[in-house]
Amino acid sequence: MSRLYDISQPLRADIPVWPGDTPFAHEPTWVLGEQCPVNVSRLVLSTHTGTHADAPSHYAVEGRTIDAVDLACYIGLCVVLDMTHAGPRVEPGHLLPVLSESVERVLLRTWSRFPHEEWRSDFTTIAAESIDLLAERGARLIGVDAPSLDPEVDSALLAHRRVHHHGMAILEGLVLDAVPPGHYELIAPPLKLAGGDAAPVRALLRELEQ
Ligand SMILES: Nc1ccccc1C(=O)C[C@H](N)C(=O)O
Ligand SMILES: [Zn+2]
Ligand SMILES: [Zn+2]
Repeated sequence: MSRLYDISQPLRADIPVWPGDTPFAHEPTWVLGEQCPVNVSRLVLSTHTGTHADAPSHYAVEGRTIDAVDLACYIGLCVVLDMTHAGPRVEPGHLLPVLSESVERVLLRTWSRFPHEEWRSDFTTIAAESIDLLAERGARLIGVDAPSLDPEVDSALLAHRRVHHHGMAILEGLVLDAVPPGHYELIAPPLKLAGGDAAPVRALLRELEQ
C-alpha cells in the first residue's frame, strides 16, 4: 500500500491568516441534544485561508474562476524540491541543480519548520525568472508552503503574472515538513466554489510504487 502524505493545513480556530484578511470561524448552528438530532455548523473564511488553490481571477481580471480551472493540473505526477536554503527568494540558480529536464508539477519546500502557530511575513517568495524556468521545463503547476508566490507587501505580483502568462496552476499554504524530496502523485483538486478567486484544497501526496 503506497504511503499517503497529507500536506494540508488543518482549518482551525486561530489559523494564521494574511494580515487584514477574514479571520477563520467555525461555529455551531445546531447542536445535537435532546431537542435536536444533529450537529450542524458554519464556516467563515477567506478563499486564501490555509492550503488553497489560486484561481487566475485572483490576479487577472479576465482570469478563470476556481470552478472553471482545469482539474487535471492538480492531479498527477509531481516533484518535491527542498528550497529551505534559498533565503528570501527562490532564484533559477537554486532550481537548476535539482530540476529535471521535464516536470509536470513542482512543489517547493521553503520552511524548515512550517509556522502553524504564527503569521510569518518573512516567507520565501519565487522569482519571476524561476516561474519561467519551471514553465520551460513543462511545469503546469507550482506549489509552495508559503502563503503566496510574491512578497506580502507587493503590488507587482511578478510571479503570479508569469504564472498567468504560462497558464500554470498555483497551490499555496502547503505543509511539506514531513515529505522527503522526490517524486510523488499529487492529488489536490480545489473545491468547486462558483466564481471563486481561490478555494481550499485537501492536498495529498501518494508515494509511487517502486
Ligand atoms: N489574503 C490576501 C489578502 C490580500 C492580498 C493577498 C492575500 C493572500 O492571501 C495572498 C494570496 N494567497 C496569493 O495568492 O498570493
Ligand atoms: Zn492565494
Ligand atoms: Zn497566490
